[in-house]
Amino acid sequence: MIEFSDVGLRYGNGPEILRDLTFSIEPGSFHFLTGPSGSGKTSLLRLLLLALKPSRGKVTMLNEDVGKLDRDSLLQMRRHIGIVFQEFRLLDHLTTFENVALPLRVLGQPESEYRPNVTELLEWVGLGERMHALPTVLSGGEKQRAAIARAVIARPKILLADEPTGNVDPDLSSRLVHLFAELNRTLGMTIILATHELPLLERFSYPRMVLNKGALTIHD
Ligand SMILES: Nc1ncnc2c1ncn2[C@@H]1O[C@H](COP(=O)(O)OP(=O)(O)OP(=O)(O)O)[C@@H](O)[C@H]1O
Repeated sequence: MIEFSDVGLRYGNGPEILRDLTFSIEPGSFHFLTGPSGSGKTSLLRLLLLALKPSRGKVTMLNEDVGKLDRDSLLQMRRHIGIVFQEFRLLDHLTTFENVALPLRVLGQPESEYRPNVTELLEWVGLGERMHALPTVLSGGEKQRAAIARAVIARPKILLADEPTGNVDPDLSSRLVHLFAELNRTLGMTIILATHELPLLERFSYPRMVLNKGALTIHD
């Protein structure tokens, strides 16, 4: 599903901050991505999101060498990848329903078609009664559940999450990870979730991709 071969990344003329990354990720797997601050977790997620190009090496996603894709094909590929950020990134002037529906509107789906799906997903993440609220009145945990719903409404094959529990209470963190686990288990979504929260890493027995000074090791 995802293959990195001797991938390196540097910003501009700076030093390589990711070095010799060689790994593969199987479809339907769940990995934590962890490592000290500044070790390159966000940069690796940006490579996986196709928001950055590697400085060297080869990235294969969904059987395509992404270095060889033209702009349109990259945009097509990007549609198979969902992302959840630490700071939610919801649009405050849209309701929770409208935020979650946005990816489908962008794809040109009419509201009559997406309304039942968006409603069902919002109920599934526990926001059935909050769907007409603006994000500004939601709690941190509710905002993140809305952001997760928005990331998965168009059924991406790969779901990335960058410290998704960083802005919620610790006791809500594991509930959010359970939500990711359910998406992985029930829909077979391939998930890579970056976190440095030790209690989460200990509580869930998923394999860990560990970055240290730009080098990656995977612990199953
Ligand atoms: N746009 C950029 N331009 C130049 N250097 C950058 C850029 N983004 C990140 N870096 C550098 O790359 C290195 C890795 O940063 P990155 O944000 O990927 O690490 P991280 O593991 O996600 O850190 P944290 O846990 O603190 O968020 C750091 O030294 C950072 O300063």
